[in-house]
Amino acid sequence: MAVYTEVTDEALRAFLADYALGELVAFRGIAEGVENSNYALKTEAGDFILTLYEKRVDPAELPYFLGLMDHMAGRGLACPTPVHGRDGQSLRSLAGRPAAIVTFLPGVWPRRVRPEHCAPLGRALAEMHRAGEGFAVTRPNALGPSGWSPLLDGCRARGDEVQAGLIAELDVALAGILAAWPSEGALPVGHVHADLFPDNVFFLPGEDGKPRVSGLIDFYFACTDLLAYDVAVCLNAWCFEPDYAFNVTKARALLSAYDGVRHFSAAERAALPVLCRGAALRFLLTRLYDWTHTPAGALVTRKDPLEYLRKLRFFAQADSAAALGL
Ligand SMILES: Nc1ncnc2c1ncn2[C@@H]1O[C@H](COP(=O)(O)OP(=O)(O)O)[C@@H](O)[C@H]1O
Ligand SMILES: N[C@@H](CCOP(=O)(O)O)C(=O)O
Repeated sequence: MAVYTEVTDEALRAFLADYALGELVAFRGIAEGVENSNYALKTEAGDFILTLYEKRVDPAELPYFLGLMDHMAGRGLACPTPVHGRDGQSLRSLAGRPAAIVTFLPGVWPRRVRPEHCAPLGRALAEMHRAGEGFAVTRPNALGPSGWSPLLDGCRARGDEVQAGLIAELDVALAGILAAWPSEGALPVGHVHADLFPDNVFFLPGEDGKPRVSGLIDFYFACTDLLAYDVAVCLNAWCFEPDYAFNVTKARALLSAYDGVRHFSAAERAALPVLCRGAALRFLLTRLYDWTHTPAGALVTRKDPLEYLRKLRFFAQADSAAALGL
């Protein structure tokens, strides 16, 4: 469910008067997503998405997210483009929440990832990294290495209810990852998506019938971090089978397509295994935190933290770029 804040017709019409989008044609809530309230909006000017930013998004960070999408879309990336009102502003307020309208992207996210999705994904990720070049605003990654110890501490009291011995295992894993994490300046940094899971990548069939990326969405974890960390997130999210077996064919397709647009440096290749462990731990920790802090009966689908324990264990023993398909 992802309509936390209801919008009345009256409030919407008043809000739309600040844009040059013509008359309202249709409006409905979107059930997918977890963070914000999203509405599909149709006006005489076309299709759009209206987002009302909810509690977990810091309003002070919205200019970074909207500015980054503006910058990337301006450089040709298929990502949502913020719509600017008559006064030039894209960030406004509706029903007591910060709100923005962005362009609607066609396409469907893959419910079941096939190897044919992975090369277009790798290319799109590298193109996104290129499209971020020159955007001068920065945002540190709040869910990067410095955020992992406090997150783990927040799970300490109830984490072992999910699996016996889990917290002790994560303490050891975290210490190992932090000790091996690339030092500052060792790897190229840029604007990363940081949550490029299958539900954030839309595909349409190309002329040859094969899937091609039609759009990337949900830039609300984007930040300034190691570019190769984004690749590690994708290896975690796209290259495991439902039985948690790592699919090296998918990984090879993703990595080689990425490298075709933006070359991996030797240091990035060497660091890829620890970046994968870090990315697995990051999603494990946020899921574990939500699992142990979401009140029973809350209208939110909690995601399984142990999926990422299996992935973390895989990456802990696959300790070379070659074992990951690079
Ligand atoms: N620009 C867009 N174009 C088309 N659909 C979109 C767009 N942005 C969001 N959506 C739809 O809204 C859903 C939830 O969006 P998302 O940004 O993932 O929400 P949340 O941040 O709350 O998880 C997506 O799965 C998609 O169906
Ligand atoms: N991808 C994360 C959860 C973030 O949810 P999203 O709906 O905003 O993409 C996970 O799988 O844990």
